[in-house]
Amino acid sequence: MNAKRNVVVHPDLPATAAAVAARLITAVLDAQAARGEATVVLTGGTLGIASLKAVADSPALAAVDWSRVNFYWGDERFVAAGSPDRNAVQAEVLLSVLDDHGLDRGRVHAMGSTDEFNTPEDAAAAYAAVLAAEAANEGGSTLPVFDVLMLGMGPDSHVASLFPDHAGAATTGATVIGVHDSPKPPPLRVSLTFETINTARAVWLVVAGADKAPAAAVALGGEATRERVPASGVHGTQGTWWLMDQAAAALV
Ligand SMILES: O=C(O)[C@H](O)[C@@H](O)[C@H](O)[C@H](O)COP(=O)(O)O
Repeated sequence: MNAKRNVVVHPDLPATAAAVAARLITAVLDAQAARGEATVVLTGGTLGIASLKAVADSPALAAVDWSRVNFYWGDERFVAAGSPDRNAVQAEVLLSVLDDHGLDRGRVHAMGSTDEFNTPEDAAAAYAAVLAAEAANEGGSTLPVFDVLMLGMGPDSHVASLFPDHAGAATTGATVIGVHDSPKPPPLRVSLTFETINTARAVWLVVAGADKAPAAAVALGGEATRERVPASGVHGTQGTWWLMDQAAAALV
């Protein structure tokens, strides 16, 4: 089940963002050619957002039919809808550009905010329902098929909002969870679970910076548990790609 793991190293963060963008555009084109539409799960984080900016700046942008792309998020900060802390707000660096390229906002599925929900658990339940409804449209049960699911990684090896030795990293039997006491601010979050992430066809870990090097080495070392080292526990059904800069890959 642990399909092929690939490590691709680029010189620095800007080069990695550009390469992720090129890869994402190609993956969307390939998915649309095969199935008519493409489904992408976005991440927050420095490189994740830089990669979206690189897509927005790419001359290949116009090659894609953006009206047939579905967007979801791997995690979200549970704050006000308009907060610049929101991954969905930061993703506007791309989404607002795609509006001029046919983006169907009905296919953009952001996680809920404090404007609409009282607790992260309420937002998680609502997002689980959105996922299930979209899955039903596709003829599935609880989850849509994710062609590409992107994740950043923290220096502590967290992915999405699954933190080492936190309840979320040990959760089973749920597709989306509320997270409290996140070690990375803000403290309240919503996250996909391992079970959900690991249904994706391709999981891409986008990782840059020397502060990530020790965690990347441990996660790729093959000995860690996912509860202790969350980045070690994510994989795509068709493959897992670590898309890194040299600084993050220094100890791999
Ligand atoms: O919302 C978030 O905080 C995230 O989605 C988180 O999982 C992030 O991707 C990593 O912490 C990497 O972030 P950096 O690239 O900024 O270190």
